[in-house]
Amino acid sequence: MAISKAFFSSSLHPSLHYSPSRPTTVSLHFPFPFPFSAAPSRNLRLRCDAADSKPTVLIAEKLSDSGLDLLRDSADVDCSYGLSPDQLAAKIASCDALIVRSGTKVSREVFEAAKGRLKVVGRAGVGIDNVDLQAATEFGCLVVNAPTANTVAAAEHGIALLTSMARNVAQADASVKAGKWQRNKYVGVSLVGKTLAVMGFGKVGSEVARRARGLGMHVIAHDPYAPAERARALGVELVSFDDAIATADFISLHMPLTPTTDKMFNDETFARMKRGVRIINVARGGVIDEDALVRALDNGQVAQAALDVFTEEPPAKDSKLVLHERVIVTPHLGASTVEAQEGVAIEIAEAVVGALNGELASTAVNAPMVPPEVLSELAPYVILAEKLGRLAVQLVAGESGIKGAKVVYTSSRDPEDLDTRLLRAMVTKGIVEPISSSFVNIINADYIAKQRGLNFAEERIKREQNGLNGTPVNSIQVQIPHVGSLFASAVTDAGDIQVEGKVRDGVPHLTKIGSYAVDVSLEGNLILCRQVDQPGMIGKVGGILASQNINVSFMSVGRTFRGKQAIMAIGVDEEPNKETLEKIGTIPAIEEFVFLKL
Ligand SMILES: NC(=O)c1ccc[n+]([C@@H]2O[C@H](COP(=O)([O-])OP(=O)(O)OC[C@H]3O[C@@H](n4cnc5c(N)ncnc54)[C@H](O)[C@@H]3O)[C@@H](O)[C@H]2O)c1
Ligand SMILES: O=C(O)[C@H](O)COP(=O)(O)O
Repeated sequence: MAISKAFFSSSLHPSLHYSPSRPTTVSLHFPFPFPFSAAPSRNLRLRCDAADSKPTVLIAEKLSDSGLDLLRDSADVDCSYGLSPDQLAAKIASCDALIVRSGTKVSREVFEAAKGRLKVVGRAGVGIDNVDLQAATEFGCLVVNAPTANTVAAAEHGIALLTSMARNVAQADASVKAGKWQRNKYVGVSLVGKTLAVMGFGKVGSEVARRARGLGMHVIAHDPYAPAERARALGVELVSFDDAIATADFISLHMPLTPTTDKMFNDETFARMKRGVRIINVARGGVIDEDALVRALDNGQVAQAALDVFTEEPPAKDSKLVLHERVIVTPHLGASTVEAQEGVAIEIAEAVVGALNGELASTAVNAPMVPPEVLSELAPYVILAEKLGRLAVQLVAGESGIKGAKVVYTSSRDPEDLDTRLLRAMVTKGIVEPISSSFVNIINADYIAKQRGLNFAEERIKREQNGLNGTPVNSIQVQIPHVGSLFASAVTDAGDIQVEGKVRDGVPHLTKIGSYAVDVSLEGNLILCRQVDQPGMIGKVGGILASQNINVSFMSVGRTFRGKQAIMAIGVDEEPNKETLEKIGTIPAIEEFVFLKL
């Protein structure tokens, strides 16, 4: 049998030149202590350019003081409102985070101009249609929003527009201020008993529905993704789009602007509405074809419209829609109450500070969103997942083309009760990072993997295991199929590189390599040796490492049969130099070995 002796030199892998103590990094960690003493995983790491300096947060639109105060505790805050796109591009390369409302376009150019420094974009509000999410993801920039704090304000504004429109409040007010007294001209319509269609039954839509019910309206809603129970609980009937627009006296829009909802209200859909319908929009201007709305108002198909949002903001001064006498408008004021602005400022400041400190934001828009309780129980498995991915990919022989990987989880839980999105993302990151020259984090790992044509598959297997029942995951196995390996023992009979691990006492352990059982905690660096099973091997390898002052943190030996082959896994705190590794390779009983960085 041919004996292969190989070591995995970090010089072959530029991405492995990583120093955990690099002073220019701010480590991102979970909002609870790391379960072991190793440097925090690089997965969620944000980088600051200057050593020991506070991160810089650029506030591009007005944010309440309570949010600013919170940010100032841990960051240098630059409030520069009303920047032109060029000014924003010029500033952004010196910022770690950017906070905006709806008035700032965070375009691809902004991410390009940031030159890798910008790590978080905080949207102080709900709609993220002004942020180029694809570009953010490609550049590994986390986007977080503040999705809840302005819900009530937006709903109240929707109701304000509904009632003002029905009673011509704005027009009548202007008329009285112009010295007129036109009581006959401004006769309104009643709301009680009328049908209101809420289009988009999410947070704001539900609150509008609740309030409209209180006004005695019959409320129906259309939302392809809303649960029927939530609607029922509010006394609202969920109906199809066609039924909603055909039967409503009032239509209130509350869906996000997406490619599907773009100009959803147009000549064709206005024509299918009840004649004399009244429309309220506090969602996004783009969901309405504004020219079509002017036509529908002019021909009487739409009696009135109340608009807080516009395709272009601010709209043109001569906009026919804005100037239409049966249209009332506000300058995107839905979220503008003292209370809501205080709320979003705090919500976004906490999310941005958390992200800069390493917490995985629960309001992340372009990263797996995992509820805090799931995050908390998965924390050690997240680290295990990344380390197994990192380990598996380092075992691939340089010239072998990786096509992807498979992750197999065993758990005593039913597969559908196991949320593995975060674990999958971390395995992906672990695999992609060592083979990519780009900065890789949990945000862009999937994107970079796809760019490289890598496919990732998952399998969840239900398996009871003594002592592990009740834990979310028993084991995680990473397989890289059909590739050559630097360490032949890591390859299964099926031809796949396979590594498996478990979490013991909160610490990730490698428990299997190929078909060999081992048990080593995944910390620091790892030397894997396959040797003829004979006495004295541990001493020989240990002696070489000790002579170079390299501390062995753990050792584990797994063998097939006594006297046959054994796998020795040695954890080392320091990185051995090439000569030390070569010396280990000269021990006659050692058939192959590999050095891996975790
Ligand atoms: N005017 C303002 O100042 C203001 C304030 C807050 C929110 N908003 C906007 O209001 C909208 C709703 O905000 P939210 O917090 O309720 O968001 P949300 O995500 O809670 O609700 C949006 C709902 O729209 C539904 N939806 C998606 N596509 C749809 C479609 N094709 N047809 C019907 N429904 C669809 C979703 O399922 C979801 O339930 C967003 O566009 C947000 O930006 C505006
Ligand atoms: O999507 C939102 O949260 C609202 O449109 C509010 O936008 P604003 O923060 O610009 O007021």
